[in-house]
Amino acid sequence: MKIALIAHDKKKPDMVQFAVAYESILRDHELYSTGTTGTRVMEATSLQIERFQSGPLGGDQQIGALVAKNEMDLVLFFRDPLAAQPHEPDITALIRLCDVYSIPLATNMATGEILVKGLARGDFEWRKIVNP
Ligand SMILES: O=C(CO)COP(=O)(O)O
Repeated sequence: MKIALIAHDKKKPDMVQFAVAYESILRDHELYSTGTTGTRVMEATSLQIERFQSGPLGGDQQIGALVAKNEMDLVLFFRDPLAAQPHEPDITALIRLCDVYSIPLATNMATGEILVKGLARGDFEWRKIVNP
């Protein structure tokens, strides 16, 4: 499965903790991230991640482009709901595209845990039928 890891600055500690906790599951998948999130996760784990631009510089849009091509199976996007982001339109666009293409999306760590456990259990096998 292709999985995107994205976290706003205040949520990066959550994402690092999450990636450490679920490294054994995540390592079996193709991982993508926005720039700084990917750097933080790679520093804390042995995961290999293809990093795109930082979010404010277009990283969310690059991940959105993969969603639009049906080349992303799961988006873990730990958002900061308490801070205005300069690239809010890009964030909204990515979330919208996940809904357009029915791509599972977690916007916080609690949902992320449920999805990643589902991933390990095989709940995402339908994606292989949709996108062989
Ligand atoms: O801003 C982001 C997502 O909207 C995240 O970008 P970084 O991972 O580069 O901090």
